[in-house]
Amino acid sequence: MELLLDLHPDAYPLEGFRRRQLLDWVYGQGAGTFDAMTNLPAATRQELEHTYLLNPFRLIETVRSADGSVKYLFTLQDGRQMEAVYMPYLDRKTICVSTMVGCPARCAFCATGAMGFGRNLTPGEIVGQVLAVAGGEDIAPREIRNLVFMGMGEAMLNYDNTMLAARILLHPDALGMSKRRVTLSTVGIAKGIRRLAAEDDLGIKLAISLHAPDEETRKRIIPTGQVNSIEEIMSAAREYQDVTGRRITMEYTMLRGINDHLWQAELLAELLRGLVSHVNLIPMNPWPGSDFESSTEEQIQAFYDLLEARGVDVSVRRSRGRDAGAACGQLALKRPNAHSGGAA
Ligand SMILES: C[S@@+](CC[C@H](N)C(=O)[O-])C[C@H]1O[C@@H](n2cnc3c(N)ncnc32)[C@H](O)[C@@H]1O
Ligand code: SF4
Repeated sequence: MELLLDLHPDAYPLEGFRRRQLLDWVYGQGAGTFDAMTNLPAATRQELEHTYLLNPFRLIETVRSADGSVKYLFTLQDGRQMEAVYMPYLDRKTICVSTMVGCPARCAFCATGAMGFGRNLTPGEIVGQVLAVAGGEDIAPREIRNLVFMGMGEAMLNYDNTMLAARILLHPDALGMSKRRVTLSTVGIAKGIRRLAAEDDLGIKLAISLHAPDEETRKRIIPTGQVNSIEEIMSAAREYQDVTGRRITMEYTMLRGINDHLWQAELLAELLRGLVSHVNLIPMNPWPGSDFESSTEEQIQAFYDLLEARGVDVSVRRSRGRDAGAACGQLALKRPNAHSGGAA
């Protein structure tokens, strides 16, 4: 059965005010069933029920972190599992969504990479994470204003589905998110960066997970052949900036003794010269079985200081949700060491 959420809002099956009513039930109210859509005629509801699937997920578990992050674990229609993370701090209600089950990029420091690749998520399975999390938190889906494609998977390797999902997220009749509050993070797929630059009307923000300024180190931690060389990534990033004029975030996960040497900070500053960027240093989040550990606080500070002294715009990202296995790169953990909030 077709998933209703896979449709672009302009392609919804009803017309005129009935279409808007349906869209409002789905994205405004977060209705879980067609039956709940009481202002639609009963026959219409029945027809929708027979033609479309509304909710692609079964919620298996929510795990709440001491800092307020909540990890949602879902089972999909085909029995596969994936996760989304809700971060409701202050007035910035943010969701981190997955674009794949697992990931083919296999970054050595990422728990999702260690799972291997399951499959791409459909546009509706990506957008549906916002609706499911909003339902779980008892808020309206449109109250979630910030979204990052930073959960499981590499969005640029599931490009078309991710782009349709982004268009649904931004569409005023659907979730109506602001393009400035949606960020796509990529491990470095130059072709995808160029394609995104060409989707000028979309205007979402770009983050690149660089993690190393030298090819040898980067290959060691990101071994897959699907990812481009630093030179190719930087050339695509510069083209992206020329076309869009937008600042790019560079993510740099700090791995002890691997990419945290000061000569690498020096090289990174050089690499970024002329690019309007912001570097986010991310202490590595631990997971069982990982061969890596985070750089020490002192080393992160020294790396930060050097970048700052070279005029690089830099910050250290304090990870949220670590104790729930919900922080960056921890998704895939089935039984993290935190109390479970139970399943719906
Ligand atoms: C999980 S990835 C998903 C998005 C995309 N695939 C990417 O790599 O940018 C989101 C961010 O988490 C970072 N990350 C992965 N594993 C991590 C870990 N164990 N600790 C801290 N950050 C990690 C990635 O490098 C990336 O910047
Ligand atoms: S860091 Fe991103 S690209 Fe690398 S394995 Fe994890 S999800 Fe995939």
